[in-house]
Amino acid sequence: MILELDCGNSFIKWRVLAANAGRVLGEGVVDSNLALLEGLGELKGLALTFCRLVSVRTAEETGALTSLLKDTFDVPIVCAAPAREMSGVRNGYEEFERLGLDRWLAMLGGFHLASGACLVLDFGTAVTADFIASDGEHLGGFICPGMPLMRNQLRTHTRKIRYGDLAAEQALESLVPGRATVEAVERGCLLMLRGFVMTQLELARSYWGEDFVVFLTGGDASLVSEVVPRARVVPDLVFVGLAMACPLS
Ligand SMILES: Nc1ncnc2c1ncn2[C@@H]1O[C@H](COP(=O)(O)OP(=O)(O)O)[C@@H](O)[C@H]1O
Ligand SMILES: CC(C)(COP(=O)(O)O)[C@@H](O)C(=O)NCCC(=O)O
Ligand SMILES: [K+]
Repeated sequence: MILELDCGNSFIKWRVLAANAGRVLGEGVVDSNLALLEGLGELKGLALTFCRLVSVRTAEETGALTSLLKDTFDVPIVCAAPAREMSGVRNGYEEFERLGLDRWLAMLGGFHLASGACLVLDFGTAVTADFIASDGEHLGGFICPGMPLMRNQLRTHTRKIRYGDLAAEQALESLVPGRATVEAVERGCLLMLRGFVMTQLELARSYWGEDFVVFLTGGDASLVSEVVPRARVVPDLVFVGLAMACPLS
């Protein structure tokens, strides 16, 4: 069995695949290394043979996690590493090693699935957009705050914006102008996110006309999917790229 991990800034996404990298035997989203071990512990008949992971965390944090996994499961662990070029995609950063590895893997996965030009939008702690032309050239991308960062900035830098998670969730059931703080903030931030998405689509159209695929991924992708009906929502896009960057042998 293969353990796959995507360590983002807020959450670790994990899944366990059958040994031939086929069926998904278990998966989860956790907020700590300990919770990861707990989640894995609940899987019946767990017998890991290999682990591959991608992390945008510090080397110290990633090292602590890989040590923990080595001690617990004693399996080979491979971490995705930056590359100038892979699977037909050319990293567009001037310093290729500085491009977030989650972005890089989502790009590899997207270009592979699209077999052509694509726009990859990832909605996590941060929101990222990446443009890959039909010849595999990464034209670059954009980074802006995601929903969690936007709302937390308002909560921490104002004195009178305070509300709980449940109220936040309920506030997004409609997008009419808010009549309470929680509605005004949650809907305002969501509209900013959707505005960002529309701008990315316009830019992609200016490059490629209608001849491109849009991918939505990341924990908050569902918040914007209705403004891009043509988009492919692929929650495991980073894992698609991870399998390409870290094959079994
Ligand atoms: N099961 C889940 N657990 C936690 N967050 C989730 C879950 N499903 C969706 N989300 C949303 O996903 C967002 C985090 O996205 P994610 O892609 O995991 O971020 P990151 O990669 O930066 O850690 C949160 O703001 C939350 O709204
Ligand atoms: C942009 C990101 C913070 C996104 O992280 P996430 O929201 O998925 O946790 C991450 O890809 C990152 O740290 N990138 C390095 C900077 C860059 O890509 O230019
Ligand atoms: K991510």
